[in-house]
Amino acid sequence: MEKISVAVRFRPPTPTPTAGGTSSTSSGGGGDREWRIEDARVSLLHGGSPVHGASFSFDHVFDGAATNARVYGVLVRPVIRAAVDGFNGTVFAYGQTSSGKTHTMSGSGADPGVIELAVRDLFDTARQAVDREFCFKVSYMEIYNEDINDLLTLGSQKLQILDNLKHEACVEGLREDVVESAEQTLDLLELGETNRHFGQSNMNVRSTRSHTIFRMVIESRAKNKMDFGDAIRVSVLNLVDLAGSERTSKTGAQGIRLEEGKFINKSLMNLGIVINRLSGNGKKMGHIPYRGSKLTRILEPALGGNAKTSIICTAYVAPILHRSAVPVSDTYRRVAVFVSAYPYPVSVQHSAQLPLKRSIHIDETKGTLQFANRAKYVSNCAQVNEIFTDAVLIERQKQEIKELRKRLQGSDSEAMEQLVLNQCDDIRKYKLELDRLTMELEQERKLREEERISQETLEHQLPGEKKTQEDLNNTSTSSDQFTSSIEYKLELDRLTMEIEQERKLREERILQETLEHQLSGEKKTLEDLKKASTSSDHFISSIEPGPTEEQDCSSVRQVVETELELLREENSLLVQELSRSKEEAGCAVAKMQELEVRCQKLEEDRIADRQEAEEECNLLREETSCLLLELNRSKQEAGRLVAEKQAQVEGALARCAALEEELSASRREAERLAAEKRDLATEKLRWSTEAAEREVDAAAVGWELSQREEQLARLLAKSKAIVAHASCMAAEQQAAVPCP
Ligand SMILES: Nc1ncnc2c1ncn2[C@@H]1O[C@H](COP(=O)(O)OP(=O)(O)OP(=O)(O)O)[C@@H](O)[C@H]1O
Repeated sequence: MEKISVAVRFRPPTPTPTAGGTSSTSSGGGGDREWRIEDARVSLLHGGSPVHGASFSFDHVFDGAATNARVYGVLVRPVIRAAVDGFNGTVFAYGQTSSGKTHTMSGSGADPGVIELAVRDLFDTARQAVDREFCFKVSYMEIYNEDINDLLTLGSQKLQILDNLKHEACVEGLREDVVESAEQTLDLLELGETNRHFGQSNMNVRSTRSHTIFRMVIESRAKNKMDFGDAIRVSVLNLVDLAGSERTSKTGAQGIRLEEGKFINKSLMNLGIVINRLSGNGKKMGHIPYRGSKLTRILEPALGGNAKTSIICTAYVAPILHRSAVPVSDTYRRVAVFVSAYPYPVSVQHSAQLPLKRSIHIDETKGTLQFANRAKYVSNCAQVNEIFTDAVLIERQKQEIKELRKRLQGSDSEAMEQLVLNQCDDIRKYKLELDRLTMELEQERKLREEERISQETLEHQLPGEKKTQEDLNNTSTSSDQFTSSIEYKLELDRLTMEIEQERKLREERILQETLEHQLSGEKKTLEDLKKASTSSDHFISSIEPGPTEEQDCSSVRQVVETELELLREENSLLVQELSRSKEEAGCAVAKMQELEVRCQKLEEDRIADRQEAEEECNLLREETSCLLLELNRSKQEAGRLVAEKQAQVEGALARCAALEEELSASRREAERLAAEKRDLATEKLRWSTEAAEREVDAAAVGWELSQREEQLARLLAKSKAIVAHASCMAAEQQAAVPCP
């Protein structure tokens, strides 16, 4: 999800004509409300202090000095680059009438607009993507009085919106031209411009009366199909110039302009509602009225859908240029709305025709800023649009299933299982160790018990020995003494044997205790025991028959006492050892329990993970089956469409054949008529030749006639002259005859 990028652009002040006919920049004096721009924040001040609820921050704020190229670079370029990568993109300009939307989108010769810059950038970027091949299509439409007109085809009006298979709005019958260069695209743009609806209002001499959408469809595929499968990326780029919101009181619209204004305001209001709902506005989204107007229906993907969108909100304020009394801070520039002293912005050449009204644009600017402020909270979810062939789809699904299998049985769970197995091994080892220690303890306990018993036996024997010694001291050398001395020796031999046994037992125990983890205390015990054994050896060697029996007795007593002492020490050491072993055993048990708990937890985690993965797998399986169903449905739909198209084609072919027949009949008729015509022409020619000949004849006859007439006239004149001459002669003759 990513937010829509929103920027506000303030247009510069318009030069207004002075009384002398020259132009000057008007001051914004007279009002006490003004806008302050501080970095990317715009705030309304009243009497110098900020107005509550009228402070807004945006991604970018452009002042009057910003060029279209700058606006393009900051706000539009990322959308264009993304469109080349397969993301849908939409850029639109929104704002009150005459605030500079068309200037931003279409620009001028000196400052090309966003559309031209985008077209050039699009082709440049595509050229740089050497590993892909591109196809660009262009269409250009306008929404005028809620009717959709194709700006590239004259007379193609009132087009209908239809839902395609993906339930996206598409305009039926809209001309879409494939273009190969920026120049070709811009030529089409220019063609469309000439068909746009413009009108004059008090606010703008060339006010756009419709919303226009310049659309480019960008299709691309990898040149090397092995790289990305044969998926085709198709993205749609909409560059939209909206008509401006307007107040009749300000625009002075009447008649047709008034009607247009109503449609414009209605569709902009619906756009505002859609943006408001999408922005959350502190409430749950609810129904989004995309179908409330054709504009929102066409722009649906750009508003909370699958597209990257940038909105340029144009506003109408003028910096205070002539108010020297107002200090201009270093950190911010102050701008004022067109206040009462500022006339409507009319271009100089048209100013004479338009009335110079006064107005305040605070409310309109505030409305635009509020719209922009809401729009910045709208989130879109743009993704690369790829079209896959069936083979690619199946391949991708196979890979997905493989990945899922991997996730189920693959490295992660293997590692986890290994860990669990290791820990189980550890536990088993600890258990064995514990058993061994318990056995050792048991043996130790038994040994102690035996030692205790032998000690007790020795202690019992000691008073008897003492008594014997006393008796030996008190009695003189006699045969009885000799006998008892032999008995004593025998007793000593028995004791020596016992001690020897004891030593061997201890040695065995020491051998058992030489485990790797035995502590230094145990070693010490071992040494002590070794010492004891050495003493026993001494003892054994010392109880060899000596020079005198008395000496023997005392030495035996000493040795026994030392031995007893050693045994006592050893006993206490062994008791200590026992308690330490118990402690160790306790620790081992605690550790084992802890490990068991960990192991159990890991096992639970593993089971949960497995369940989760299985659930995910099931979901994906369901999704896959849904997709397959969808695919089947699409195939059926495609089949139906193909059949329909085939039927249409057949119908068209039949019509074509009929038409061809008609055409050949017409041709024959035409030929017959032509032959007739030719005959008639020949006849006519013949007649005309005859007529000409007759005319020539007639002319000759006429000429002859006139010749004859002339001749006749001459003869007549001659005869008249003769008659006259004759009558003269007769008169003369009469006169010559004398009167009677
Ligand atoms: N940033 C700017 N720099 C220079 N001139 C500008 C700028 N913005 C607007 N103008 C000028 O202001 C006038 C009105 O601008 P424009 O026609 O673009 O407004 P509009 O918002 O499209 O209005 P309408 O909604 O009525 O069509 C134009 O003459 C335009 O050249």
